[in-house]
Amino acid sequence: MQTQEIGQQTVAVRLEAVEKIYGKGDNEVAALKRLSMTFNTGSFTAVMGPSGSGKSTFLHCAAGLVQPTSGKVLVGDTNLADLDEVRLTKLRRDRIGFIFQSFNLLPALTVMQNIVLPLQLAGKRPNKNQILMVVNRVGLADRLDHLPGQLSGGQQQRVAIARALVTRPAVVFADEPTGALDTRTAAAVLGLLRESVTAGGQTLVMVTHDPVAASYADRVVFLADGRFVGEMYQPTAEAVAARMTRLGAWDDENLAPSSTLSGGGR
Ligand SMILES: Nc1ncnc2c1ncn2[C@@H]1O[C@H](COP(=O)(O)OP(=O)(O)OP(=O)(O)O)[C@@H](O)[C@H]1O
Repeated sequence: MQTQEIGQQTVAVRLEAVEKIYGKGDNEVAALKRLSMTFNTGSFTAVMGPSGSGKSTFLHCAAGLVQPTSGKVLVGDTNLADLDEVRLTKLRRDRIGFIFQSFNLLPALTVMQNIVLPLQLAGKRPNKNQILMVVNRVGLADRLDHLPGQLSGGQQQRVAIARALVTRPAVVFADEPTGALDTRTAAAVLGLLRESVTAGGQTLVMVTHDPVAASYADRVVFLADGRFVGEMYQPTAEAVAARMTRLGAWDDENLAPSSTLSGGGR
């Protein structure tokens, strides 16, 4: 796939003035308000913001799962709006990986069958070496014949990560990938995601509420009320938590973030 170049960097995904309006008339909600953002190839970005700020809508628009009301989403040089449904499905299958908070594994399929499913759906013959590399990276070599129900939450999320990486997508989107995991398991999963960027050259965009999870990223972008309101490079959990507090992110719950601020990525 062609990519856009900015100096030495190539751009994996770009949003240009993306607007998403749900509903009509009195029920109209502007979830994204002309949001523009760029994600370079090989970068790891965390997306944060208060509840209702548009994080999930952003992720779904960027991944081609939801169509923006106006504006452009480019994956490499491809404007998603130029694709018909068949081509969009193919692009999503070939170029995009998605990791959900709830894993979304198929319960009747083994670990191996879940991992190779995207290749089969794409009509590609699984390359044994490529699969073994991904399986080893996520540490699941001795679990390949198990069913998801026989695995812990952290192991299930590692299967989901392997499934998202196996097609070597240009970009992997993760929606709260550690939201259902305990602190220690979350750290292992985040380390794995970090490594997929550092060693595997993937581009990763992750929505999270957790400043510790965000500290594994190269950059955190902050949304509020459907708009970009700031970013932070080389984030620490403490600095992210302070910024989120200033955005009023935890006013409703009157709570600090769920995980402790120790033991983060940075
Ligand atoms: N399908 C929908 N129909 C109508 N309104 C929606 C829909 N999805 C989201 N919204 C509204 O759009 C706004 C942004 O929602 P979104 O889920 O993107 O925010 P979020 O930052 O991911 O929130 P959270 O952190 O609570 O998951 C909210 O006001 C929400 O109520």
